[in-house]
Amino acid sequence: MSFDYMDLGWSNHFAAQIPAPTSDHIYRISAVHRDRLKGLSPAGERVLLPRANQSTGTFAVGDWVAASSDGLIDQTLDRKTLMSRRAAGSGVHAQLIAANVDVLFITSSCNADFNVARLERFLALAHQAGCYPVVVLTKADTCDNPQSYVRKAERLEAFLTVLAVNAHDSRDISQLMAWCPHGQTGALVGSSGVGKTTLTNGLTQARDATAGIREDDAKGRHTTTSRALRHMTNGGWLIDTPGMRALRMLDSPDGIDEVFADLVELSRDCRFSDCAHSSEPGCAIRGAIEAGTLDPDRLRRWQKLLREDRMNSETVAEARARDKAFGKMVRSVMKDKKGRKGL
Ligand SMILES: Nc1nc2c(ncn2[C@@H]2O[C@H](COP(=O)(O)OP(=O)(O)OP(=O)(O)O)[C@@H](O)[C@H]2O)c(=O)[nH]1
Ligand SMILES: [Zn+2]
Repeated sequence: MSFDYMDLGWSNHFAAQIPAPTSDHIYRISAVHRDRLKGLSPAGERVLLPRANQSTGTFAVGDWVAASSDGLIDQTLDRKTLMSRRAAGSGVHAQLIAANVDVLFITSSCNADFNVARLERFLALAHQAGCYPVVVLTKADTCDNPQSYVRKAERLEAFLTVLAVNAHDSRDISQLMAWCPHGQTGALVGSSGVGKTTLTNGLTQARDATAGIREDDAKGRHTTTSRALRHMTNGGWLIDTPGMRALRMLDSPDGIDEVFADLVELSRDCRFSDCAHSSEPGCAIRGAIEAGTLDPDRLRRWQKLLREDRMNSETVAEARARDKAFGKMVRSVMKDKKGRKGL
């Protein structure tokens, strides 16, 4: 299959940085591994390597990079959007997940998984990253009244796009695909079991989205690696990395404020600028709750999300500071050693 740059998602945003891309110079990152990356250009896919002073962790699937003829990356083009998260498990580091995603499909189902707080969390992530959110409510075929879920989701934000689908139905898949047309890039988020794999299979016509591509590694062995940038049947792209599946809030206060814009607006009328909206006099938010115009649960969800974001961000910032101090210590020990060896 051959692509040109527009097929790969090239747009004015990137052309303003590199006016005339050539296929042996400009690549779109299709996979990030521990020690190397893969890049796509109209000439095909090739291995790319970071420069000695860079780690592969500074790149994300979907990035546009300029590389030398031997595949060493010289430059990452300014991103349109960027999704990062706090690393999984007990990780305290920020991790880049996906770059230049145009549309984030926020997936939930029309059943017990439907959870307003979770949708708000993903909406905040989409806004923070700069992606257009589309809420996809799966398993509409198993539900008596999917429209009631659609209405609940639509209430979360003005003009929010919400679709109720059966992930096994090709017509519903086409409806979804229309939101991520040719040359655009999408990604799916949502809890386990809501239908992300089923949707990915439908969008990419892959037999199994988790099946990797077989390829030879450097020693000639067959290895199976999963390709993270997948082509959709309409010419769009879908970023599917394991990292997308476990996003945790990080440095997203602006995204949260966008989802809760009504509360941010209201809190401007609180008497104290640092009002915690608990028992302060002249609190506009409390006033709205008492007047019955604001759901107290929405205030709780806003505050919980802000707390979660702050905690993750602080943990990551502390770890960064510790790493910096540790790096300094290592460098000074090495210098000391070299000095003693007379190097
Ligand atoms: N009836 C119906 N079943 C669905 C729909 N979407 C997903 N399923 C089923 O729900 C189950 C879970 O779907 P998956 O696609 O594996 O969910 P997932 O989000 O990828 O789950 P993880 O891999 O755990 O993250 C499968 O048995 C699907 O066939 C739908 O719209 N309608
Ligand atoms: Zn207040």
